[in-house]
Amino acid sequence: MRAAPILILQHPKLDIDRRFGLKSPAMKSASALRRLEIPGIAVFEPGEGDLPRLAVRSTLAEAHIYLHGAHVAHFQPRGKDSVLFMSQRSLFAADKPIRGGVPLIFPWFGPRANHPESPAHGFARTAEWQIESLTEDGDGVVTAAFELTADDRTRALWPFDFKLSYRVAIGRTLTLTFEVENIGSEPFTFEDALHTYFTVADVRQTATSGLENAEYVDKTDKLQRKTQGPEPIRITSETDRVFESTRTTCILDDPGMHRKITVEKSGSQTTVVWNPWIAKAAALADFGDDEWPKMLCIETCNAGANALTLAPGKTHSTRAVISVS
Ligand SMILES: O=P(O)(O)OC[C@H]1O[C@@H](O)[C@H](O)[C@@H](O)[C@@H]1O
Repeated sequence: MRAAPILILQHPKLDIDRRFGLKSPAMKSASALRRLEIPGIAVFEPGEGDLPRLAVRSTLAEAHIYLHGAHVAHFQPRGKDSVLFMSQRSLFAADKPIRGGVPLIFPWFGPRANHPESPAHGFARTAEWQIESLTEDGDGVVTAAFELTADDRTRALWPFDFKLSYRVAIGRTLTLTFEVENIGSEPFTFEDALHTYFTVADVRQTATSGLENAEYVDKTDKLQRKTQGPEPIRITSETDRVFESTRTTCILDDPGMHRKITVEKSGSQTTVVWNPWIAKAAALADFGDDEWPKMLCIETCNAGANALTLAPGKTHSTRAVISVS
């Protein structure tokens, strides 16, 4: 049974002001978080590693979202199986990414060109985001809105002024809307990704359609450009494909779980399909050696040749809508 929110927020590790030394001075206090709650439906609680997370339990679905990275770590429509894969070996620490769920990637994708010292996949996934609002609409869809703005720590890594807004709408479907606004005085170029990890029964039995005949950069084979065949993608070895200039919907057919996961998107020109397979899984410290058959990433991105340049005052929106049938 879930403890009452007031007790949860008295948990010593949820004393957010004291705990997150690195965090933005604007980080909300525990009492400010409590004022945002929708009692019985959307409350804050200590999550794994005692990192604070929002727990949503509505008539439509359950979800967990960590303030760390604004990271969606769980989504399960009522009466259905859990949709997102989470590694049993994931770290939950203030300076480390979470392995699984939906890492939010910004402002570069993968290793940063010419900056080997920079963290892979940017800094948004390890930043402490602020939650701005929690609302429930007449249909029971709960929306959490998060924000992250440039500060000294982000400027030390990437010298631009930005405002990021992330809205997570939890209903029968999961709708992720990521907005980047240039609030500085010069243009900047960025990459982004909604790096969704999906749970599957056995990745070798899945078929992913929507990218037939598309070109991709093969990150497992010296970045060679290749063309996908006319059939859905079958995973038969390490797979790390960057499909540039594609806006299509992908459907992950998982006969083992008797379901199809659909990823519909807008504002995204790149789709990445990733499974580490045996050797890469063994090499990843925060991923179980035997977990690779249980997941597939289908990522909604703007990356590589599709990096975006935003003029001052402009906003870009990347959206993924995830549904299960
Ligand atoms: O281990 P990380 O930094 O979370 O990255 C996981 C994978 O993320 C994918 O998006 C990349 O295409 C892969 O190359 C990468 O290995």
